[in-house]
Amino acid sequence: MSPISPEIVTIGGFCLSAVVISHLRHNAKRYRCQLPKPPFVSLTHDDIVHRTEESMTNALTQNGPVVRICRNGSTEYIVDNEYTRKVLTQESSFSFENGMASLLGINWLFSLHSGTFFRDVDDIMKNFLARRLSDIEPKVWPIFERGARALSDAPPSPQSPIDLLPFAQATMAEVTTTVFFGEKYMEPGIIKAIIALASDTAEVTGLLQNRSWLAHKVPVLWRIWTWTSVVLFKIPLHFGPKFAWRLWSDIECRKGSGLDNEDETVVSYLVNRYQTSDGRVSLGSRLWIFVLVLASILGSVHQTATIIVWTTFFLALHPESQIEIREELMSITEQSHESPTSPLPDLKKALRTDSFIREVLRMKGDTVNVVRASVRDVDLGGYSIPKGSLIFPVTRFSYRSPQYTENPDKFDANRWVGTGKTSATTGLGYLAFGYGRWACPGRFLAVLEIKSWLLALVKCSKFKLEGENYQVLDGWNITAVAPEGRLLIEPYDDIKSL
Ligand code: HEM
Repeated sequence: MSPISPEIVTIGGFCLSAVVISHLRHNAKRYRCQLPKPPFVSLTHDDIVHRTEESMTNALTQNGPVVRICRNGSTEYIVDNEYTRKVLTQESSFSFENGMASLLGINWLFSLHSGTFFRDVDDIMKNFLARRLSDIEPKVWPIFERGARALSDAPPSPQSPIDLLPFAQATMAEVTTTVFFGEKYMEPGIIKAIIALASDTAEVTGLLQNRSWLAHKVPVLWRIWTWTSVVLFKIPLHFGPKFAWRLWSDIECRKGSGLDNEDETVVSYLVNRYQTSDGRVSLGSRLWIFVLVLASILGSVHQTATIIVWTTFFLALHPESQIEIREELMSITEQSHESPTSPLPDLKKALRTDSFIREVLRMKGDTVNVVRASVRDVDLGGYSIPKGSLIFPVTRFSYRSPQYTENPDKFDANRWVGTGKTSATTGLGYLAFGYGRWACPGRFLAVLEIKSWLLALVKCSKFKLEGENYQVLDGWNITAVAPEGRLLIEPYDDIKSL
């Protein structure tokens, strides 16, 4: 008998493995096809938007850990905290990029620039922003001080209530301009454009859709209308010739100049990234830079302004925390800087302020604030989830689980002091900035900004909420839609002594 050569054994082994794998795959697919669909819970628009917490938690506690719902005409899935980690981290089954793109209605962006949108934005945050964080503090503190002072001085008397959101947006637009574009862009026309563009991007990405009658009655029509009005009219109008020309000529003059760390802006960073070896930036790359700039503005202005409103409202309801944070401001300002002209607080030492922010982000009432899409047919808890479905972990279960936080239903402003957990430390009990590979890369900047705002505000005034209350406008989108309420502000006389 002739011996079998090693080549034949190897080839045979490969063939056998291929047959076994294909058989297992086929069986797994057949198995998934045979799996039942998760129980369906019928919810009204009101259940989803105005009774979110109650309806989502009831749906899961009464029907098991995976539930199917219908929202704005589409089937979606919600899961409890048994599956939160799996959905947020198992990238072979659940995709952040597909989930976010589908939620925001920006799937079309994947057909541009080889589908690198999220990776490019991520790169800006991690490589451009992270390097600049320590330089940012002294530049943005005076802007927050000015914004807080403008708010405190706005009402004619402490009895006149005032709407915080426009002040938060205006301050964040100035801060964003400084952080991303540099001093040369600090002009009233450009700041105005940035405020308007942040609202436009929030509108077109559907962050405000739950508040629209058309969006839940005729979602397709709403999408067409929003797209046409925002993309074709509002964005070009708000970008305006001035801002667009400034960006265009900035790209032009940064070409071929390499990176200058002293004068680095998001524009010079992106030009350096996209220019060819002979220093040219193609038309496609220029338009891509515009898209990435718009995306950065949305994260920075809209998102942070919304959380500034949440944290300020909680602080208005907790006067004892206002006193503590003011005392903290005094101690960290004295310790770090002696200059009588413009003393800067040392934000790293603002541990109580940081703990307060983390506690507000944990307790502000998110029910869902992260999403993933299934990249194939998936078996989740014995149920079949078809490829391309949106899956929302009901994060409320995680925030309020005694597994992660002692006495989780109690708002305790100082509970995180000395624990080593800052407002930017993500974890399964704290999903305000998401979790895993795609956790928010802008969170260090966002926390720095929110801290600066709160410290600047308690420095110049004490404040409470009219009627000691605020109204949640969209329970499904707590993180992206600011609550409604008006502040009653009493400026201090002794600001200069701080
Ligand atoms: C307090 C304000 C903010 C909150 C509450 C927030 C929250 C979040 C959440 C929940 C996610 C999804 C994470 C996941 O699914 O695991 C996210 C992603 C993201 N956020 Fe934020 N964010 C804030 C501010 C910012 C800022 C200021 C920027 C940029 C300047 C930013 C840029 C991004 C980007 C680019 C992503 C996509 C994920 C990635 O690229 O890795 N965010 N954010």
